[in-house]
Amino acid sequence: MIEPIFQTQGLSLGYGSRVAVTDVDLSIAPNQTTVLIGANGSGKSTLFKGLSRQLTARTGSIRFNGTELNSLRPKAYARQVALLPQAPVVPEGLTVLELVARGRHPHRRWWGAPSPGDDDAIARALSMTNLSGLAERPVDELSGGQRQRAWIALVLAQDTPTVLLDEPTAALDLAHQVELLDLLRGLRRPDGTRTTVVAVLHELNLAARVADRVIALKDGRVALAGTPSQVFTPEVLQDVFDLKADVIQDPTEGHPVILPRGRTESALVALPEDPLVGERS
Ligand SMILES: Nc1ncnc2c1ncn2[C@@H]1O[C@H](COP(=O)(O)OP(=O)(O)OP(=O)(O)O)[C@@H](O)[C@H]1O
Repeated sequence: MIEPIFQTQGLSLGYGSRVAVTDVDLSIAPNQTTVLIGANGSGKSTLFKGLSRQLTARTGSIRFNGTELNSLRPKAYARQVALLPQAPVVPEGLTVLELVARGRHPHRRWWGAPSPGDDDAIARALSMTNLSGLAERPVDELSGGQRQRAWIALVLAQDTPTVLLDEPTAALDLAHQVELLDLLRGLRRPDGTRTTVVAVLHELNLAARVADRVIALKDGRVALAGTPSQVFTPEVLQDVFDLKADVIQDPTEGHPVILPRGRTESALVALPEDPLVGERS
């Protein structure tokens, strides 16, 4: 049996008195692309914070490669797993090159000296994200999409067997979204095995196109985990997103394609009234 990269059991996570993830049992397989989906506030980023050690488990456990997550040293973990957080903030004035070079910190020696592979890894990451020509530009002077690609370059420069990406396609145009997801799916380790990719995506049709496995969260719990064809059905979309949708099969590639038709009636009842309705009439 293949050892999961991540395995959680009875996992609960939260903030202060708020519990945001409850009783989650899940396994994430190595060398695959796993996509987390779910409505806003369903707990996706919170689960990522647990997997990346920013939040500790309230109950239950998280194992990484069979080892209790908290028993791993931070630097050793950072050589195994790179994280792209949601909406990261760039320190003022930092150039693209300086930002991407931060991805190499886990590989540096304890006194901070560069490691032999740094230059190559940085150049490769800049090239893969089409940023070589912008390396000297301050990140805060880039467009939103270019900035997002700079963060992705940082993750790639870290050169880890596993990457966690919270909404990596945010701010990217459709062509760059497709290009990035294809790039991530095609990442290979030196031994030829696929990089393990775990990503939060809101674009369900892109998720259906790239995911080997989809995990759907609802109200901080796993509603369903399975292949795109198992998860992207009208019934599951209605349950997880309160969305009426038809699902057809992509005629070329065979994956599901979601055709949204509108919110379900129960969701519409729950929506707040539009405060401008009276003023417009
Ligand atoms: N720092 C925080 N302090 C308190 N509550 C938080 C914090 N971050 C998130 N929450 C709450 O935890 C719950 C889950 O939030 P989370 O960010 O994990 O959702 P999400 O599925 O990633 O949402 P989105 O799709 O909008 O990014 C929400 O109810 C949210 O309000």
